Amino acid sequence: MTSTKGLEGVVATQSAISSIIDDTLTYVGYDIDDLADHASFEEVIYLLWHQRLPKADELAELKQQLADNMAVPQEVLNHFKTYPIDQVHPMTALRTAVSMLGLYDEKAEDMSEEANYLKAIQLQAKMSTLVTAFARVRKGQEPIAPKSDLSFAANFLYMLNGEVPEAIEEEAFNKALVLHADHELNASTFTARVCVATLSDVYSGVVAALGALKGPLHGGANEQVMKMLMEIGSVDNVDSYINEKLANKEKIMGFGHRVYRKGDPRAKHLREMSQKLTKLRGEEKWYEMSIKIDDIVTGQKNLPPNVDFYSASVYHSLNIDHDLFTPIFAVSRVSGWLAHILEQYSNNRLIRPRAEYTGPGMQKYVPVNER
Ligand SMILES: CC(=O)SCCNC(=O)CCNC(=O)[C@H](O)C(C)(C)COP(=O)(O)OP(=O)(O)OC[C@H]1O[C@@H](n2cnc3c(N)ncnc32)[C@H](O)[C@@H]1OP(=O)(O)O
Ligand SMILES: O=C([O-])CC(=O)C(=O)O
Repeated sequence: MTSTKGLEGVVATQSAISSIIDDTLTYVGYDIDDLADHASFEEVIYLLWHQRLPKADELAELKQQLADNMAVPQEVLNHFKTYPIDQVHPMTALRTAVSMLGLYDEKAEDMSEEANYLKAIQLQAKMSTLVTAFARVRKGQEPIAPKSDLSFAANFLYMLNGEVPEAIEEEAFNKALVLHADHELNASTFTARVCVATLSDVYSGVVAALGALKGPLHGGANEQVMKMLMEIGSVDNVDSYINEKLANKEKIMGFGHRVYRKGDPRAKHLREMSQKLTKLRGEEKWYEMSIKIDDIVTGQKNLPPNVDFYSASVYHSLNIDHDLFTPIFAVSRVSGWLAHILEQYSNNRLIRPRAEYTGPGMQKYVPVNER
């Protein structure tokens, strides 16, 4: 038996949800560029869950279902107030809160297709409420109830800031949600599938996925990118900072990818938004620094930016706290996790690979007082 480190190149499942072929990303056969330019996030949710775009009445129904299910149990909101706020990362809070949602769902253990679809709607709807409520509670503010006439994207920003966003902010946030929704068998989606392939419940699958997304080699990179931009501080410092990191063989967050070789097709949309939004805010330096970092890392290492790189300056320009960047990724990616969880249940087999053993050969047990 021989192993492949990090399962690189291993095809571990079949899926009809999204594909990456020759650096082109599609959701159910629709090019990500087409969806980023035209689709609402709600349409993408429907597309991922049903493997087709919704008709107008189906889209209206999904929007209504999401609006009807955004409220979270008061017990979960009260629980936030008991967290050691100063030290809790919002991803940890979100992971705990999603697990808690399972406590209050009387159908949590019902594994019927109908109950699992209902759980998907509930989780998709409530994730925004959890992230925005936690963000407010930790600042001593009350959570804000969603407005049923707003889009998913606008509602998130409204529940976070208490103000209905401007059209350009809503458009940018919707695009970010569309771009992050699914990505074939990335680490968190694989984790979700491994978890539910034991026939564990939907909440367990999403909690497991949240744990995997949190790491800085995956979804956690977007927060690290902003940390790096803040550390660098100005365009003039980019050269020395990045060259020193590269010379020390340190990784530059937001660059590189296991699957893409020529580049992540999502990055250009985020770069464009970063340019627009930083200009709108009069804070072009974040974009200018990002472009310069991109030039150096792509030029010297042939490592193009991934989805996490320009999303950092986009979210910063939307006035979002930096440690909420990864939870926002989760608000979008839960749509993909749920699609994969439902697909796994529909054609399940336990996922149980093998390990190539590298420990000592056969040994004889020695009693403790003789060792
Ligand atoms: C949504 C997402 O999850 S997108 C990815 C988000 N993560 C990041 O942005 C973190 C930074 N990037 C990375 O750590 C990696 O590129 C990953 C994790 C995305 C992909 O990792 P892998 O496919 O396992 O590549 P691996 O880490 O083995 O890197 C291969 C080589 O490229 C180098 N490399 C890869 N990424 C980077 C980077 N961001 N900065 C500098 N060097 C890098 C490695 O040091 C390694 O060099 P070596 O062969 O000389 O040792
Ligand atoms: O696919 C991956 O390995 C990581 C990624 O870009 C994503 O999850 O969006």
